[in-house]
Amino acid sequence: MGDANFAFFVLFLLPVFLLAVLYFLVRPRPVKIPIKNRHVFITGGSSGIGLALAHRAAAEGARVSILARSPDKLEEARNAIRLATGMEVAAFAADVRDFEAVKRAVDDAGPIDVLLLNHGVFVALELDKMELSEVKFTMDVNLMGTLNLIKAALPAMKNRNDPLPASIALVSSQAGQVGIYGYVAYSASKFGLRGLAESLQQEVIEDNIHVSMIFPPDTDTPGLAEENKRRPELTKIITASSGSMKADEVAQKALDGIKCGDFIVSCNFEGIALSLATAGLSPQRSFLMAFLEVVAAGILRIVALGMQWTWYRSIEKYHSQRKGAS
Ligand SMILES: NC(=O)C1=CN([C@@H]2O[C@H](COP(=O)(O)OP(=O)(O)OC[C@H]3O[C@@H](n4cnc5c(N)ncnc54)[C@H](OP(=O)(O)O)[C@@H]3O)[C@@H](O)[C@H]2O)C=CC1
Ligand SMILES: CCCCCCCCCCCCCCCC(=O)[C@@H](N)CO
Repeated sequence: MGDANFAFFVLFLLPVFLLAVLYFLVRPRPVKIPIKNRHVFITGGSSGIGLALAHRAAAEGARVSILARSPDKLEEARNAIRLATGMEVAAFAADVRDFEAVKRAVDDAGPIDVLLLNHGVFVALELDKMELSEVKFTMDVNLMGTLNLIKAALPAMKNRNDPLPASIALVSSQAGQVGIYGYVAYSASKFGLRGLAESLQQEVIEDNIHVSMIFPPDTDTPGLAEENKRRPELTKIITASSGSMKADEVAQKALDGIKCGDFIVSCNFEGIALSLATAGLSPQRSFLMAFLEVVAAGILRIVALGMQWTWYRSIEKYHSQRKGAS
């Protein structure tokens, strides 16, 4: 083969062939999930990312319900959304850890088209310094709370007589794609959501229900402001590898991804790299994203190893400075 032929083969024929194969291969098939005039139920909808999601969904003409513990914060959120969009939002006060309370709220709210599970708790702290009760709390809210909601809402979602596709979307975190210093408990809860989501998608595809996972970086919210009060130095250094975003930007990415039924929804550039690098055996509907995953895999593994190198160097430096100081 001449040089020109070889270049034509590698740069043109091979990619086109791969794209064509992937076009037919990707499962589940692409889908469009409208939210206008549909019931969007958002947990943790009274603060931060959840509140921004509620604002956006209402502004796009969805019928929005929000659920959280504090009735005061819920009322404040309702008023703010009414003021900004003119839309009435239904609010439900319940703790996601309490299945009976969750079931009552979901039944009162009526059949759900888009179940947006965004509630979450986080403290960044070494496992050493964390009480076991705090670890359990994190798992109970982030993981069991999510399962409670799905168990409560799924029967009616499956029985809906609306032929349009429905969605179950989980807000994870970039710390649900890669483990980060200070997030032993939190990452465990967020990685757990991934197994949940991959399995659930296989079980509900026949009901035209589509699962999405959102992976935000640090996002400016009341929750993060609270976390920052006692965030370990190394957590700050390592999380700074990804940018930080406004809650409204994350909400926009999330809703766009949900409407396309994307299984993995990344929010920033680093997030896209992270998602490509951790694609694993996840479903992928987009043949273009599948193409990127295949082509970038090797290179991204090197980038990931480089990332780990810088993180471990920071950890070493941090400890040697502390030893020097004492
Ligand atoms: N901010 C960030 O940097 C990032 C956040 N995330 C994830 O995004 C999601 C939202 O985070 P963020 O907006 O920062 O959080 P906030 O702390 O600002 O808001 C959390 C929301 O969840 C509700 N909530 C908390 N615990 C419970 C519970 N047990 N039962 C019912 N509702 C509950 C809160 O209301 P109330 O307290 O009244 O119950 C509130 O509405 C979380 O899942 C978080 O892990 C992911 C990546 C980055
Ligand atoms: C192969 C390419 C790699 C690309 C770069 C990867 C960068 C990873 C940084 C992870 C940041 C985690 C933020 C967690 C935010 C969060 O959930 C807390 N604020 C608690 O809410």
